[in-house]
Amino acid sequence: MTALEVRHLHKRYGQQVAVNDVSFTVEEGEIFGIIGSNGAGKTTTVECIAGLRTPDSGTISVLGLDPIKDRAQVRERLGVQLQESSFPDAIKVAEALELYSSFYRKPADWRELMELLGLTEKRHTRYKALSGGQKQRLSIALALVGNPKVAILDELTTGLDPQARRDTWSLIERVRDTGVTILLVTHFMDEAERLSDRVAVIHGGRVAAVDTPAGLIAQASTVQQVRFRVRQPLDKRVLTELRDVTDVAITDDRWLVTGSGQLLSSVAGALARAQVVAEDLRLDRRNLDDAFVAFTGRAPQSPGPFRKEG
Ligand SMILES: Nc1ncnc2c1ncn2[C@@H]1O[C@H](COP(=O)(O)OP(=O)(O)OP(=O)(O)O)[C@@H](O)[C@H]1O
Repeated sequence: MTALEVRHLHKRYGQQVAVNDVSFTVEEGEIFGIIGSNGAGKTTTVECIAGLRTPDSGTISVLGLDPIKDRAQVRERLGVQLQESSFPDAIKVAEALELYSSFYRKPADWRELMELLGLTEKRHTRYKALSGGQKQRLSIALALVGNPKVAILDELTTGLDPQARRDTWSLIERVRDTGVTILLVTHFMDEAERLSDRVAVIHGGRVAAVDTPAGLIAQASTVQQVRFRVRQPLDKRVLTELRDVTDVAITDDRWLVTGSGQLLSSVAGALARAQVVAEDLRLDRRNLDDAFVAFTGRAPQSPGPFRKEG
């Protein structure tokens, strides 16, 4: 069943077009990633889905409901963790969870959530005294406390150290396993590749591509590269004459062969026929970064400086 449906969404701020004809659907139980550079229109899109902004045109359905017209029903079914959640500094972890759970008719057990998110030890700690990772986990807990069917998580792991990021990813997978559909907004390619069943690449307010991470990588990687080292003489023509090979570059004993099709097996076969022993023979693995560059013409942002988990 379809959990989210966005059709021909348009949104501008004055003269600034933020979202320009965005359409996609998310099936129930999916983790659906939205990736894009700063200013691509990701947050505006999810804010429209959450009913926090009114689209200029287009339609949005959240479990068959309209986020603006059916605001109250959508609120009961949709959990939102938006960028830079801010809470009163003095509120304690348990107080925040109890307070937020009181906003819903059928909330989750907030104590269980606190345990699931690893916050039980910090239940009496004030918000301002939490580490970056703990604040992030609290904001995820608050997005889930209404027992939502669909959760929107925006910039889930920004500012977390590598271990805290991995812990958060496992947590999100556990949440999905409980049946929650997740819309994950990120500009980190490793996060999208690791977590998402499907990903939409948003660029300049438009959807540049939607597919599984592997599908996006395959769409973008018609060009392949094989690397190896050889210590014995090797005539370059052994490789340049192969049908799948378009270029061969040699630096000292390091060879880089560019081509397409069955490049790795073609190169390995040619080397075997020439009775040359290649070391470290490998096909460069393409990843979502490469696909992102291919679809947007821009390099993805790095995770950036992180805060140490306390
Ligand atoms: N409240 C606003 N007023 C005016 N322009 C805005 C507003 N919010 C966003 N924009 C502009 O709309 C465009 C899309 O912004 P949006 O925040 O949706 O992008 P994003 O993909 O979420 O970016 P980021 O990764 O930086 O959060 C940008 O050009 C941005 O400057």
